[in-house]
Amino acid sequence: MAPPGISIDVAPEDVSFDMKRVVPVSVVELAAEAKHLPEKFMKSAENRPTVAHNDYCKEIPVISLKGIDTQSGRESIVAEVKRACEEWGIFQIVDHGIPADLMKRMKENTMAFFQLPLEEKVKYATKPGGFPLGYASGSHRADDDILDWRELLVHRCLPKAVRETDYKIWPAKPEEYRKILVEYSDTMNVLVVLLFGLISESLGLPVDYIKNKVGGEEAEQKMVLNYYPQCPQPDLTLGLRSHTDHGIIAVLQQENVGGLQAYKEDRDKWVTVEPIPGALVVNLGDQVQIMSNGKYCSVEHQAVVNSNDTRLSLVTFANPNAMAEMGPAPELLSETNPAKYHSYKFKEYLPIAFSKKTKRVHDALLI
Ligand SMILES: O=C(O)CCC(=O)C(=O)O
Ligand SMILES: [Fe+2]
Repeated sequence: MAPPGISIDVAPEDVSFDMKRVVPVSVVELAAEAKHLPEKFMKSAENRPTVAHNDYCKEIPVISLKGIDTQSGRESIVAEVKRACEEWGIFQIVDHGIPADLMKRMKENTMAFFQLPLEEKVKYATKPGGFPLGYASGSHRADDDILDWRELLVHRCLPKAVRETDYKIWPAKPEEYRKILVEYSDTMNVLVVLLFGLISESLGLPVDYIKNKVGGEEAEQKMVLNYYPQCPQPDLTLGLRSHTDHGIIAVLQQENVGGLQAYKEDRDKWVTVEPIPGALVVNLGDQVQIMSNGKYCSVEHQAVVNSNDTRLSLVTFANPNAMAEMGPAPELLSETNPAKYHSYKFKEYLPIAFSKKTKRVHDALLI
């Protein structure tokens, strides 16, 4: 998606902007000094974290992709994916083929970026007024009243032509950062396409259905790297407020410090997504909900923070190309299952979704 209002062809050293608007505060610096949570981060009572129900966390499915190359192995994995999508909209995967060393190097480089002095980080600060691209702290929105306890980086990694344009505005420090991000992006994309296939098949659609629908090689991949410093009063704020992801899926590396919570609607409970070493978390986004005509639901989730540990989450967002035609898959519709949602171009989704003040953004597309 070409974010409106963002000029992407500026070298970092040429960037001039009102830093106070896009980086109202450095959460990392606050974490080092503040004994109390600054007021700007205090969530209203109904938006504060509630106790997550850890008795349920063992129920979030953990799916091994081992044996996917055999027909019977694939069939049983597809069945597990189907159940996970129907019941949770979120699951973890192991034996996924992403090298542990690559995950570790990506994590170390991200960590090293956020620990750089603020003067260095703001060279890559996102500009106000458009979709975030680059570094932000507390919020990426200039008009946000209440901030989240996180710093973040957002990069457009695919399609390749967009990556090539953006490459020069990616952080030049740490030295390996750009190189690793390219490797991580390409490697994650192989997994994303595999997951597209499993989800397509779990809906009874051809294996290439989602891949083709989102534009094949022209599909969008965004990387969002979240850094949540330890927080003096974690009960009063969130690292990232409750939301659903807007694309197809998000594949998230959270490593050893937990904080991700998923909302289980039928039980009205927040459930911790337990960190499992080496595992990746898969979230269903709004486009899957709409494509499946509501058979699957995008998962509402949030990130809580804690007073002891800094936490990282590295999220690969797999989205359709801006021009992709989205909507309920006609193959799934029938007289008894008529379309519940309108069809649209993906670039129109967020403007429509946010223009109507529905409780869940995808409800804005309901017929
Ligand atoms: O940090 C996390 O675990 C959640 C991140 C997330 O949901 C997002 O970046 O959209
Ligand atoms: Fe998310």
